Amino acid sequence: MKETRILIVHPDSSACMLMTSMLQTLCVQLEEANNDRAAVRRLERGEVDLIIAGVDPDDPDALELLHYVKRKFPALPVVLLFSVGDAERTREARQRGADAVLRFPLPATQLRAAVAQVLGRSDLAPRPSPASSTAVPLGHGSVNGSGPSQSYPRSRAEDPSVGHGWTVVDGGGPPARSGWPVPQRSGEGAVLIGEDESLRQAIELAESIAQTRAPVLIQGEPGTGKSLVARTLHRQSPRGLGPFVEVRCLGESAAEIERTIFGERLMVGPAVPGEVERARGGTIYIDDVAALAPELQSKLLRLLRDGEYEPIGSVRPERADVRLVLGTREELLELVDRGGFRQDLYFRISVVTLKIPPLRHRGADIDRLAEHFRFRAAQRFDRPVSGFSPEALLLLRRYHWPGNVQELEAAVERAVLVCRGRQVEPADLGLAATGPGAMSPRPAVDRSRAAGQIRPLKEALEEPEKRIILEALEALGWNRQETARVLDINRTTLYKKMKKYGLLLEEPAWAN
Ligand SMILES: Nc1ncnc2c1ncn2[C@@H]1O[C@H](COP(=O)(O)OP(=O)(O)OP(=O)(O)O)[C@@H](O)[C@H]1O
Repeated sequence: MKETRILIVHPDSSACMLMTSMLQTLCVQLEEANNDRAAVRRLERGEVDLIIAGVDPDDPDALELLHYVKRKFPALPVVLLFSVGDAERTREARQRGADAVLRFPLPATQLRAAVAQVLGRSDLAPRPSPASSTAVPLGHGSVNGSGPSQSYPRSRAEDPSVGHGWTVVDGGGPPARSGWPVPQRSGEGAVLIGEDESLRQAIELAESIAQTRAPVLIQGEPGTGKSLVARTLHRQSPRGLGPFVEVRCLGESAAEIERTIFGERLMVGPAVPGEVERARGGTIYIDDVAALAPELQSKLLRLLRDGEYEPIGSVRPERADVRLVLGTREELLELVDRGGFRQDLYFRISVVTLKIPPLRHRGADIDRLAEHFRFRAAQRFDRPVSGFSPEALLLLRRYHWPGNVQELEAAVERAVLVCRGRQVEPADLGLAATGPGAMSPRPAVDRSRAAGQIRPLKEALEEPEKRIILEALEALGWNRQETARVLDINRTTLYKKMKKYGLLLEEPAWAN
């Protein structure tokens, strides 16, 4: 069957880009036009199956393109995206034949659902493995290879954890159901599995800013998958074909970290390139950023602000061409309060913060991940282990997982290796919790600690507000007037909120 072609029309190229990234996972070909005239020229060449046009309903010519299409190509469906709600204009657009009228910006899932509905294609599948696809960018391997070495199921169709539920697949597997495209990398792959709501929200946020150069902070306990998220974010970005370099700061001396990140140009001896140099054109992921010494925090701030740095021993600044992704297991804001982390640096890196939930809060994801790791290990070690006994599953669900996904992965791999039957039993898992009292729900909760982790409602509610503002700003090319209009607030309110959330970057080094 011929591939469906969708023409996206919007005067703002970043909005076009945003829509393209939202629809990239579908089995469709996407083209963009920045004005009605370009759209008409494209339509006259034929073979367009759907138009998605972003319009300002206040513009007197807003429905001109719709009018033209419905006159010349009556069967061609049109989805209109209004920048502001306007009931009367919506009615008029429907009367003139618009197949759907939505508000823009909107969640990727909603846009994809509308496309499938308007095309009458509930079968509209996410893009298959890009081995057979040309439209999806292909990622390159990690430069440093420091990430966990992984082998993946030969046949994903058989991996029971993959293919149902919300699954981001990266590295050649079944189609992803999230908004992220599915790049294929030969020899290496990484699968990000999860349906948990908070994880999904973090990934959706990542998805919405993947196309930009905005720095991203990934926060989560050890082993929650921060590095995997960083890698996936990189591959979905326009830099996905460039290198991905990972630097870990914990346990290293300040001098060693500085040399690793920024390199060395001493008077004698050969120059040693730093990871910023090696990541040129790609992404550098600096994990445990809280461990950076104050002087390195200043150097990082300069890199973010001016895009410049000086290798050790050099006084000549060098230009960097990297996207920065930072990882932390600590609450950086608390560190800022305690004077352990620069506030200005915090504000710069926390504009987009992805919070990765601990495994013990992810409910059924534990089963999915366990199944995935079991399947993978059974294939890798050629062991006939086909599942978990009900008792083993119960233990997996009840265990506290202080080491998160990393611990689960190791426990399941071990179990597959030592298991004598076809099913993993509790004892195979080697968890500390297999002793007396193993099945007790969870380690006693330290109430004062738990209370300390619960955030005040006002603060918790600020997070989605910041996200909505950021998404709107990104979608509208950081045009404050437009953004205020789309969000239906006045410019002063928008300004105040941007200030409050650290979104007022004078000259953002990363702005597109
Ligand atoms: N959602 C997930 N789906 C599949 N595998 C995952 C997921 N999250 C983490 N993993 C796997 O768990 C292991 C640990 O993940 P990762 O190294 O990304 O965690 P991390 O948070 O960066 O750890 P650390 O804090 O130690 O740096 C990796 O092998 C990774 O592939």
